[in-house]
Amino acid sequence: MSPSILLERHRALSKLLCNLIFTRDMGGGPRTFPGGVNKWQWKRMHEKRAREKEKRLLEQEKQLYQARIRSQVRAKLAGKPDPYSNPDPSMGHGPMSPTDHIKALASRFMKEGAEDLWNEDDGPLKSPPPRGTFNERPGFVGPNGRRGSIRSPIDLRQLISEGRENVNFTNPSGTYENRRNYSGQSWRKFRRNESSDEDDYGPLNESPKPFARNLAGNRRDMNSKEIPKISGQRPRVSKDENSGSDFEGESVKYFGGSCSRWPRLSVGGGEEEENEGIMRGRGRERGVRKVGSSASLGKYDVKIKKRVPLQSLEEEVDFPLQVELIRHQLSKKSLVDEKRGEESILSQKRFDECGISPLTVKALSAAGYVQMTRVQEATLSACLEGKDALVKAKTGTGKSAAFLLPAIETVLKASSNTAIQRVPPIYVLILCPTRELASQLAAEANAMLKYHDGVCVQTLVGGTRFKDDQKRLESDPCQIIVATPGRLLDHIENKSSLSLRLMGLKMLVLDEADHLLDLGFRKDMEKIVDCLPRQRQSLLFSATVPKEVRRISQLVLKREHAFIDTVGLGCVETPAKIRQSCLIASHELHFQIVHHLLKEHISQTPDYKVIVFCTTGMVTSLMCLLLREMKMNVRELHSRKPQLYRTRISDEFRESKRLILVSSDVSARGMNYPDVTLVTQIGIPSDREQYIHRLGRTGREGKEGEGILLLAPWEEYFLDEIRDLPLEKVPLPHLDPNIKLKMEDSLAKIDTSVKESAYHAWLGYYNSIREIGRDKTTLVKLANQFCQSIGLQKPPALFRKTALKMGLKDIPGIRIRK
Ligand SMILES: Nc1ncnc2c1ncn2[C@@H]1O[C@H](COP(=O)(O)OP(=O)(O)OP(=O)(O)O)[C@@H](O)[C@H]1O
Repeated sequence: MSPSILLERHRALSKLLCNLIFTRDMGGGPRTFPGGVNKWQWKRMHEKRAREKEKRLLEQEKQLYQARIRSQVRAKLAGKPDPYSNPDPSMGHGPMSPTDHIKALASRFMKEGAEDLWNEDDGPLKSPPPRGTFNERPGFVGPNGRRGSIRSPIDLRQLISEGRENVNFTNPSGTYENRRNYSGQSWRKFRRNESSDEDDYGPLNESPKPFARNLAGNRRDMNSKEIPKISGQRPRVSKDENSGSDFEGESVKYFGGSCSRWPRLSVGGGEEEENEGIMRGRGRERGVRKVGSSASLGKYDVKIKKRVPLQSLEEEVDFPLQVELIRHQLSKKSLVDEKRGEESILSQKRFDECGISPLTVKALSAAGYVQMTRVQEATLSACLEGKDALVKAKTGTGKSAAFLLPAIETVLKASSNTAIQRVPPIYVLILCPTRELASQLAAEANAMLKYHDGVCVQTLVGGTRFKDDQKRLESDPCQIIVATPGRLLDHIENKSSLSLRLMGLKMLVLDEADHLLDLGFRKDMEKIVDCLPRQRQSLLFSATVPKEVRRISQLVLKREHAFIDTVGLGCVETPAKIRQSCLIASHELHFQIVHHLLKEHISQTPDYKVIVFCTTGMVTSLMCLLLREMKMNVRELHSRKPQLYRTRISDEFRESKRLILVSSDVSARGMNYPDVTLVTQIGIPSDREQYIHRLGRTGREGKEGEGILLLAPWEEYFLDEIRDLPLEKVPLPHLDPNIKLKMEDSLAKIDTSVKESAYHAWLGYYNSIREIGRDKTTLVKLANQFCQSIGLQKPPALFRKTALKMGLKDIPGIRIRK
């Protein structure tokens, strides 16, 4: 789809969204909104969000387009035939024609497991029944008091409670497969719910595959807790397999048979808007119908059969209420499922059964790994077959080994196929967002390579001397590189010998893939990917895979990749054994509360190990100094510290007990510090994903853990973003007045420059989060509250240039340096 159509569609949507909000407000809706904003601020916030989303989508499209053009130019320079006029499908990762590109996107949307890419109002695929058509069910009285029964929509709750019990998932050979095992009764019920008009609902005269699959994709089974979905491999199902219907038709019909049975009711383009809609009954707005999702894809996203106009359904059923009820039931059920079955992250399968090198198995045993974890079992066969994959699995479930093992196999295979070279090619490149994580992954890979002579791993990360990297690469040639994007790009752009060695690359892995494909890293990632051979395997791993990332993942992945989701759509994304709570208190109480929580935790947990996450490096520094003044055993870790120090502290924390690590987000993702007992997050995390990753530093490997989120009252809106997580709001503890005095004394001892830097950093951080929905004046007022809470009399001045950059120059309350 061309960017202009996309733009237009989003404009229309945002306008519609704003109108709806406005209309509802005029109709006597609530006067206050989350975060205490009034309706005008709320409306403005939504307009802004819609605009930003529009911009983001356009940017993504643009980048994809540019990537295509670059590939075309490269192909031309290399004297190859024009890839656009004659794309070679066998190339897989090669340049695509615009049509193929859109087709690829469309197929992603239509596949099983793509349900999360759809919007709430992608209602059932069904021609609308003629108004007032009643079926034969006697005694039915519609909500409007009408007798008879209008052709009823599916009873979704019934599907959840009955349909699921009749779907078995077994795993006889390491690959998960849905065994369709419908009992006659429930299948009849299912059919009854479809009403007699099967045509309207898709493939009812076929086997009930789509339904079973959809359940598999959405929820856990009773017996097997984490059911992975390997959606990329599923054959598309058409209503009539023999009809030879074209690609688009097949996909659409498949959706009609499964996912579309979930009524979706929002008018907003994005997830947040959808949620808002349901919360406030906006789904009941009249006359709103959208055919196709906001991420529509030209004609490939046009449903062959029109969806039921919401109007006709809503008259009979209170859909928002139903959806809320279903969501509630699902979250309750998945919680129960998780509690019952997630005691262990391990599966039944052993490493010696999965076809990896015996020497690796030996090293794994030496490290104490005998059985695979569920994610390892679910992914290993696909990865060993050489498929591209996008893998989502909860934090602390063994994703690292899940990609390191195939990586090692790739090197072994490639090495055995080529003659021994003094400087071998880089066969595997692993990218991750932080230096500490790179070291951790390299260490884990080294442990697995213990008995493989001649296979080496090296790290390339910032904070070390570039020349040292080069020397190391020459003196100790390796086949696997673990790198952060910035430093790798330095090597590539400096045309070091590494670029040449990367030409032999067989496998690319992105750990914390969603973060690496986020805007912060996107440009670097694009440049890197552009320099890698197209004939390679790519694996993307993360505990969180938001919609945008799934869309953009094809910058790296082949079209026919597998999406393996061991969490399951609609299931809680955080480990079941982490107790999560939230406290709301004004800024001036935050330090006292943190101190109180830590003291309490220490008194109850002899072998405590705590991470306190702060919003920025400078705030981290201030928090650490203050806690140290309060005689607590703390260490600090953030990007403003030199790399040697960071490595030392990270290693120390990994080995130790009875220690508190005050950290910025450098420790948020991937870091495997064993047995962390408590994670505290002060202030809002940058987004929902970051909350999940930070929290995931505790409760790893299926162990117990605790997470506390401390927010100021105006930050409470963030709870809405994580409202599907089992977070309990708890009352404020009783604070000791003596501690308050001690705290003030301690604060007074801290250097003013540290506090000033903390204020600046705080302002920069919140100014960069769009979702806070505060105008600049309010933001500055809030910053000044924070300023007082850290013991500064007046807000420190900003450089004029900084204030300008931040858009704060003429805002009342901002002081400019003379
Ligand atoms: N097969 C296994 N048997 C026993 N322990 C394992 C196995 N695989 C991984 N582990 C352990 O599980 C822990 C978590 O692993 P890992 O760090 O790979 O998790 P992750 O899923 O990558 O987490 P995150 O999402 O935070 O990055 C580690 O301590 C690791 O040693």
